[in-house]
Amino acid sequence: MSNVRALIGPSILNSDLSRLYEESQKLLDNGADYLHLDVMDGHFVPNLTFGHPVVKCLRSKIKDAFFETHMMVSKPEQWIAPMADAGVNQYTFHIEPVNNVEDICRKIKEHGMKVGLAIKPGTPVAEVEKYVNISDMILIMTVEPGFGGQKFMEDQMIKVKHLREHYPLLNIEVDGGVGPSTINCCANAGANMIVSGTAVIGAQDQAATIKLLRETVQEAIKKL
Ligand SMILES: O=C(CO)[C@@H](O)[C@H](O)COP(=O)(O)O
Ligand SMILES: [Fe+2]
Repeated sequence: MSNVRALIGPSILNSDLSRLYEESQKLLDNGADYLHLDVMDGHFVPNLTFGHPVVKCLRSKIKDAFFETHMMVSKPEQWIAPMADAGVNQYTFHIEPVNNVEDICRKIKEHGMKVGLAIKPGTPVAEVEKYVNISDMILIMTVEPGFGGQKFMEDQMIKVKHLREHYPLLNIEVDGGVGPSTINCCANAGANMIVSGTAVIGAQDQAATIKLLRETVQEAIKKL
């Protein structure tokens, strides 16, 4: 795992979205490696958040940070061009509603973005494993997508372990219920990209929490 880096990407979902820029900048100032932006369409998941117009406004104020959009949408192909235009760096989409994953991966790359592939807790890891070679990152959801603040599903770690065992250099992200009390589990299983919403946003000391998450993953990477 020598080239796998511990990266912390806070989710701003449960922050005060009327202050999206200030909250995002604060996270970056406190050590976030990237921002995880949760896009929901009210169809793939029973919730709505924001889309490319909001991401574009955020990008106009934050020039440098790496933006990942977590696309919890039924038609990921529909938002590739607008998200690229909005300045997104990585387009992570769920494979469940998609017929031709390869086609969407190709279009994302053609638009100059990295590709992330996400699976829900009920989706077997084999379903996404077949696309490892055409993606930049695999996201193993550790809650049912749709809402922040849910309980971490430890039983999903078997998928992370499987991927880490077979793909030592793969970027593996976990998302949902991850914070200081669950990071050990994720790190020991082999996750290196950590999304954390409520635990970071609500922390008394954001910088210390982000640091703790990163150091826990760094330690695990050394052991693995
Ligand atoms: O994608 C999602 C939820 O669907 C996540 O990004 C969560 O929003 C992370 O928040 P916490 O579970 O850490 O509160
Ligand atoms: Fe997410």
